[in-house]
Amino acid sequence: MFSRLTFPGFRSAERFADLSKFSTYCYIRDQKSVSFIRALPSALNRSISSRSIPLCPPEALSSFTVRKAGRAVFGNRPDLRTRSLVTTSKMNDVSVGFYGGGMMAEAILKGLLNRKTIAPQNMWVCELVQARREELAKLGVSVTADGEEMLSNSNTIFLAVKPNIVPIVLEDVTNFEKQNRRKQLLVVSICAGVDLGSLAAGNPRRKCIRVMPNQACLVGEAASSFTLNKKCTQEDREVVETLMGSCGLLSEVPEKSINAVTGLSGSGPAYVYMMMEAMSDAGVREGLPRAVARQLACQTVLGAAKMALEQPDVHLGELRNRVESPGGTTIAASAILENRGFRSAVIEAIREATNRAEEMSKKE
Ligand SMILES: NC(=O)C1=CN([C@@H]2O[C@H](COP(=O)(O)OP(=O)(O)OC[C@H]3O[C@@H](n4cnc5c(N)ncnc54)[C@H](O)[C@@H]3O)[C@@H](O)[C@H]2O)C=CC1
Ligand SMILES: O=C(O)[C@@H]1CCC=N1
Repeated sequence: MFSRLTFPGFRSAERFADLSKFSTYCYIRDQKSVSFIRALPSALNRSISSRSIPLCPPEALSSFTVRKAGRAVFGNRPDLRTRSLVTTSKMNDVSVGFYGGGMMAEAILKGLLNRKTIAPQNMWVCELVQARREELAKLGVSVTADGEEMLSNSNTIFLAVKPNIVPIVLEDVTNFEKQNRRKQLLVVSICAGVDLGSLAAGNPRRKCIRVMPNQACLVGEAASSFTLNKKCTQEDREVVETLMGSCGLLSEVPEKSINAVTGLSGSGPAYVYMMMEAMSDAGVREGLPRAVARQLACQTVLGAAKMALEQPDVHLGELRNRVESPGGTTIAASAILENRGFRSAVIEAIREATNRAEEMSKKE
């Protein structure tokens, strides 16, 4: 039992215990490392049993603090999920602005609104296309075609334009910073292949964060990673953790890994849709009604993903083997997939997407 564990931000350990009833996991970290605790009934007794802390040496515990998180998870157990404990009071001071009101901006906005992480009156979108502005205004957020208006009303600026537009909007940001020297913006880019160095163009003191989310922000099930530049503070990290944690799972990675994240999970929904489309077509070919085939394909992916996430210690190959009965139907199908190079096609596809993100970083 480790009663010295501290709970900043919670009025008392009991309060934490109360909140933890709603949570499967929360995470703890100190300055050097990140780990998890499982919010099990042991936490309800003001103390936490060592068995519920698989990744953390007991002697390090007294310096750990329980942190408040949205749905964020960190460290080497990105498979573990948290549900909302509390939002930080810091978030009351955060006003979010978006350059670009396209698909990804909408997905993130809806993720934030669904979780009530930021009130709609504290969100602004700068979008050039009027029809998109009208669509987003229905969410209750403020819309404008004027970058300066959005910048004046926000302190955390998401770049959600296509990568080739980034230099254009950064010029606006630089001009705004020159005219408003006392206001320091936090710039959060979700743009593929735009590195931290480019994000600081025009102002080497700019605080920049690179996030690679995916479209599942829309349903709070994104798989995202982020990296910070050296100007960012711990508070900035907490802001991005809270914002993007509201949209799904989140992990911090070094910048050199962001292009791989782009290739794997940023683009990933497209590969999975392709798989589901093929499964659905196959069902139709075998005589199933299309609606039934579609639902079976989608739910199969959802169920398999859920089982894999809930059993992080079981190798994915082992999970597959459990479906493959000896001499049965599945192994007959798996043999065809192996023969046609299914796995190597996926591996090469993700390499190609990663290379493309790297190319975009260098040339565009
Ligand atoms: N689509 C996806 O699944 C993912 C996209 N991303 C990144 O997100 C970024 C945005 O992608 P999408 O939302 O898919 O693109 P999108 O084309 O749907 O949205 C971009 C929006 O920016 C607007 N825009 C263009 N110039 C502008 C300007 N100067 N000021 C304000 N608005 C302007 C456009 O009118 C458009 O509505 C890209 O950089 C992409 O790399 C990242 C992860 C996943
Ligand atoms: O295809 C793209 O470039 C963007 C980035 C990740 C997903 N879509």
